Amino acid sequence: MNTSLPQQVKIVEVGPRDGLQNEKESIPADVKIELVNRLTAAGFVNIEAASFVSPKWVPQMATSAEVMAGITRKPGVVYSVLTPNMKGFEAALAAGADEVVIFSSASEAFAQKNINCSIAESIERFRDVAQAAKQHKLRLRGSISCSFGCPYQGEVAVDSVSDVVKRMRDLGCDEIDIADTIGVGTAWQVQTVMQRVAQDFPVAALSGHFHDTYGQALANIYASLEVGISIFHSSVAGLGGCPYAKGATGNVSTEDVLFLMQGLGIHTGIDLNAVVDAGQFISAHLGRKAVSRAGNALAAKRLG
Ligand SMILES: CC(C)(COP(=O)([O-])OP(=O)([O-])OC[C@H]1O[C@@H](n2cnc3c(N)ncnc32)[C@H](O)[C@@H]1OP(=O)([O-])[O-])[C@@H](O)C(=O)NCCC(=O)NCCSC(=O)C[C@@](C)(O)CC(=O)[O-]
Repeated sequence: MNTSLPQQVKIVEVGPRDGLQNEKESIPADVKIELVNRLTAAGFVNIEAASFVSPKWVPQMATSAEVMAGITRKPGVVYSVLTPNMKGFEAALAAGADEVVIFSSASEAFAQKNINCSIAESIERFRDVAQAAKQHKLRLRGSISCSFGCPYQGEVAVDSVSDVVKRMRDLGCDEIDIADTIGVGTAWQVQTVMQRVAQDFPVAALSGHFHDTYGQALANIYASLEVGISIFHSSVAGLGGCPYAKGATGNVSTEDVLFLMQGLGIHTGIDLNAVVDAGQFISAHLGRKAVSRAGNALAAKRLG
């Protein structure tokens, strides 16, 4: 293995939330529950399971309380949920979430479309959520959309990403996600942004959240590894797309990321075969093929 890369990474499985939130047909809670249970059994320690946002904005996440109540919890696994405001936080608390995620953007235009307020207003709104999370000893994660480009304003300055990182740091975030919402980032840009924000926040607690719209996600993950990032988000079967970023496709597929890590000799603690099964399960439910090269290749290989 390349000893200059991290020897172990944390993979945050976001399929049940980021992956499914954009599906048009309502997915029964029991299917979502089985998906989370399969992912738990596959060995993930971090699963983004649900989202307590306005059901008027994201109808697919309306069953989040039912999902959280129905999953079989494994001790040590962190089940996280999105919380855009105190209403979301209270629901998250009642649901027994281990980690709450506040989410803003490095692009003003995207913040308005996604959460109906400016970046500065979102930070003010998150102040109470952050305080409540600390009070209840829940982990607090911050997510920054459009860190590499925005569907509404185009280019996003690295200063804007750095500015939101600092504001989220000051709110007390334990971890901060640098998200490529529309998958436009490329490897050199990713290294530039990651190196810059590593001056604002500990690199060990920064994550790369890459969508694969332009086929750059694995290259961007490798580029991030080279600059010391060791937390990555991915979605089983490559599920996903953001309801407020038209044309954005899914997150990088978990199966592809695990295959890459396996090849690099980087430890994840996750059973790739079990993830392939989970990917085939949810894809069968959705009535389409998984958007995962490695997942589909491994499933086909099994059939002989
Ligand atoms: C932030 C708001 C609520 C502002 O929405 P708003 O309309 O400005 O807020 P409001 O306070 O006026 O509330 C409107 C209605 O929603 C209700 N409401 C208000 N809050 C909640 C809540 N927490 N849970 C349930 N209901 C809620 C509230 O009670 C009210 O109901 P009404 O009185 O009209 O019946 C809205 O814009 C929203 O929910 N946005 C979320 C959009 C979203 O979930 N987007 C996708 C997730 S982000 C993402 O995918 C990116 C990420 C994280 O993956 C990283 C990346 O790749 O970029």
